[in-house]
Amino acid sequence: TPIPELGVDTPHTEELRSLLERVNDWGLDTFRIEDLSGQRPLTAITYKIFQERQLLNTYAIEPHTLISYLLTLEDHYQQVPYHNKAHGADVCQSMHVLLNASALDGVFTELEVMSAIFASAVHDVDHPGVTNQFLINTKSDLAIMYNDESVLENHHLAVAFKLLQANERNIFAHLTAKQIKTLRKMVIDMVLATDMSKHMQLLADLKTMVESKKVTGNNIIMLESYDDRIQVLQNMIHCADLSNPTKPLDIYIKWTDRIMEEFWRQGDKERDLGLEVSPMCDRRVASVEKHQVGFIEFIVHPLWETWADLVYPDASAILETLEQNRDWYQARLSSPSSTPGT
Ligand SMILES: O[C@@H](CN1CCOCC1)Cn1nccc1-c1ccc(OC(F)F)c(OC2CCCC2)c1
Ligand SMILES: [Zn+2]
Repeated sequence: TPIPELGVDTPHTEELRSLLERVNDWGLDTFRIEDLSGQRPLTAITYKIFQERQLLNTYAIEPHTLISYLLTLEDHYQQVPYHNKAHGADVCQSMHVLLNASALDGVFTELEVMSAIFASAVHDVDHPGVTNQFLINTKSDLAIMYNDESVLENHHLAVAFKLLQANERNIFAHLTAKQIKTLRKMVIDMVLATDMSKHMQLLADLKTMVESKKVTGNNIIMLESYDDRIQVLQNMIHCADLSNPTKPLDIYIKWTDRIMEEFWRQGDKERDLGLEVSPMCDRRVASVEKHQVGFIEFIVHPLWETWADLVYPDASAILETLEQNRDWYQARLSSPSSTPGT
């Protein structure tokens, strides 16, 4: 069967093609791509990025094989409000843009780039829409399987690599054993770094790297060791994962609506189970704006401010949008219009 031009079957080929032309831009509307691609945002975006970066040619990847892997991967993202295939597509596209920072020009090898794109596409596959803590508290099979340590992140990796075992989906069939070994280690290191419990350590190490930043003549970052290289890629996927507040406001608000619904459904489950309802998960105590301001102040802005230092001046416009979005939520906090009944 012939492969459709954009990898997905859709009557909106023209419009989808022109939207995908903007795959290198920050703020690409993943929701619009979801609608135009026949609910296949992850396949459409990842296929476009692999083509854009010539990865099919470089690694002799059969288009059929890539599409088959991506469609199956996408089908293994659960239909939960936030951690679904649209989030996977969004983080993959955000990672693709971050990799293009001019301060990182020529820094990463083709294999490292493919590892980063693959890691971001798979990073939340089969996410059940509840937190690690919930899985641990409810003594879930996953928590038992992974001994309470990065439970979700270990599961996402296991599912992603399991799907590669079918010949018709093995996109890495023509890589050498050494290349596969390197790719597998880097993908594992990147996806494990998306565990929020690693955030403080990751940020502390990034700050240390920024303080001792070494650049070439034309301001390109020099990364000698594997540890330095993977540390930058780990922070990059972490930034991509926490990029919602840095996007155009209308897109950011849609992600907020989705994460809150997912958190509130977890709270509903906790209430039904007689467990204590987790912070921010009680739909009856909604303070969405307050929590977003806190999320930006304590987690998102410190991370993005440090990233913007590392790749200065490449992420300056992104940091600007983040600060504008924070001010917008802050303003809604103080003004009476945000309090019910006014
Ligand atoms: O849960 C977050 C980390 N926690 C750590 C403990 O303190 C509270 C925040 C990060 N995380 N992890 C997975 C998804 C998300 C996550 C992603 C987009 C979020 O908001 C918006 F951008 F869409 C988001 O917002 C929550 C609800 C209000 C504040 C945080 C969360
Ligand atoms: Zn994620």
